[in-house]
Amino acid sequence: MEQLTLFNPEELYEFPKDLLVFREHFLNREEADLLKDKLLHSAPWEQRTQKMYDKTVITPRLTAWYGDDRKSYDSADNNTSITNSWTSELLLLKERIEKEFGYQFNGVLLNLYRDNNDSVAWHRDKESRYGKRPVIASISLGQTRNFDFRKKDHHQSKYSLPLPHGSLLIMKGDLQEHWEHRIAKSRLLMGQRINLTFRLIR
Ligand SMILES: O=C(O)CCC(=O)C(=O)O
Ligand SMILES: [Fe+2]
Repeated sequence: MEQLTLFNPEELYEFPKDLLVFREHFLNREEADLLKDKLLHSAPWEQRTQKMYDKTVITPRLTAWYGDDRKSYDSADNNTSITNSWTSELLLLKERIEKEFGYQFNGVLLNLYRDNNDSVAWHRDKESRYGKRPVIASISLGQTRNFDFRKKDHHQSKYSLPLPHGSLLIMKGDLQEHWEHRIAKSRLLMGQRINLTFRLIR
């Protein structure tokens, strides 16, 4: 995890290194370019709404869900996504990650961050349908954005990991139990970024 940049160097020792696996060049440049182009132009992107306290707001990014037939993806706001059938590219990628790391997935959530104003707020991917200690494999394409972590009960423990084009980050163990993550908006102009999170839904 040499790539970690720290907000607070004194707390380096606290970072849960055993909860993350990072491969900066999991996909080579050509594979990453092809996949990004394909998804950008062919995924059925939709903009969803989410509840924020008592308001309904438009999610600041586009999403699409692919998965095994009967595994629909319900987000926290009871807003069910259409389950798209696996494309050959997504199925191959899923099988490649499964084979290399020995995990299993049955769906993938795609997020499209159109520019620096798109984001995902602090959250944990912790729901009963993910089971205990979910393993989530995250592939990033396009614009490098910082993936921020903070400890749920100690927000000053914060770390940030830039996720470049073609990188793979696996979140596992107790990560979703004790740590929140986000992609923050940025003041700097940013290009498009696609993120794929492979998940196992029970
Ligand atoms: O875009 C990312 O890297 C993370 C997305 C995410 O946290 C999620 O979809 O749950
Ligand atoms: Fe997440």
